[in-house]
Amino acid sequence: MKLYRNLNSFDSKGIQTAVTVGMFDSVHFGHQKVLKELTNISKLNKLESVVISFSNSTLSYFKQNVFDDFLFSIEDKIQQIEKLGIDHLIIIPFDDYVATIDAKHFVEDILITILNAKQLVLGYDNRFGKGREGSVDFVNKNFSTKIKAHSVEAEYLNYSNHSNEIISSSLAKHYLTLGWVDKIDQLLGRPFYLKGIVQSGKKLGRQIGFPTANIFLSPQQFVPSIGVYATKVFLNGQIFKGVTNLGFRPTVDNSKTLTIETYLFDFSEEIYGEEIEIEFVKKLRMEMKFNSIEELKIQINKDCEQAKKVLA
Ligand SMILES: Cc1cc2nc3c(=O)[nH]c(=O)nc-3n(C[C@H](O)[C@H](O)[C@H](O)COP(=O)(O)O)c2cc1C
Ligand SMILES: Nc1ncnc2c1ncn2[C@@H]1O[C@H](COP(=O)(O)OP(=O)(O)O)[C@@H](O)[C@H]1O
Repeated sequence: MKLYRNLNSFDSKGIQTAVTVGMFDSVHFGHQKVLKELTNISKLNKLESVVISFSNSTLSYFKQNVFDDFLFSIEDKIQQIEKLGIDHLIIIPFDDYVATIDAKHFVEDILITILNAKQLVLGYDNRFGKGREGSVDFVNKNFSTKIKAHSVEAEYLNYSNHSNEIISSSLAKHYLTLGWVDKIDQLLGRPFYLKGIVQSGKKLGRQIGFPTANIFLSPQQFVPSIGVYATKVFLNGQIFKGVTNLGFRPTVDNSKTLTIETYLFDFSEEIYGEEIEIEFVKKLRMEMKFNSIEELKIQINKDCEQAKKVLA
């Protein structure tokens, strides 16, 4: 897959393309359906597949002091889109140009002139151009001799009580807010994870028998609800099992900043400065304020037992 950071670096000489446009944060099953349709249409029509996506959210562009609250990093988006066999990925900022170009010029200047697009694939609710004017109908009505546009139906959640629910990044965020990390796989086909560099803390962990690897994230990073989780940790290509506390540690310091700390089972190495990826498997309980460190230790022991069962 070829990656581009601006539209003008795309060279369509000698190629014709099929294109889709979207934010694609989390590349959930709905996004995957659109991207698979794009590769199918590309193959059938001997075209190269192109995805246009954005490095910041529309919300952060339109609203002041609102930051991106993506579920995953841009690097994650690139990896997931590459896995689906897309030929070209263009990631550009959602800026004044993107926000103000009207649908007609989007088709003429971007799709036809820059990308030499012959087919366009859009998700069921996907629009492009100023005021969201650009749609499948708009393209098929005004540009039928140049581009054929296809709409991809929504992907629904496939389990009993929620069968009418459309899969979306907002639904994934809602699940995480409820601590339902064990249900994320049904939306994305993979678990939720957080990645960071292990940094030193107050060194209290090892004194109480539970050294914890701490990572710090940008305040904009979307995180699951506060509490204790059974987790799997990826470190230098190896997988470890553990328990992660995500919270403010009311028993020891009631800190203002969120801490994400993981005790790894059967592990005793120094890993400050190393990158770890924490996969959230199941929420075990809420974070609580204990009357003493002794009580906290007893509870952490119980958490470990429970996590080992969940992760077995
Ligand atoms: C599995 C686990 C559960 C925890 N649960 C709580 C909790 O419910 N309440 C709390 O105040 N701190 C909780 N902690 C945080 C501990 O207070 C913290 O790990 C300890 O103070 C070590 O801090 P340090 O990494 O700065 O040395 C938990 C830690 C772990 C590993
Ligand atoms: N089983 C383990 N789980 C997590 N970290 C461990 C473990 N064994 C050793 N460590 C190391 O110890 C550090 C945590 O010790 P801790 O006393 O909690 O210090 P800190 O307050 O600096 O996090 C980790 O960052 C890691 O380098």
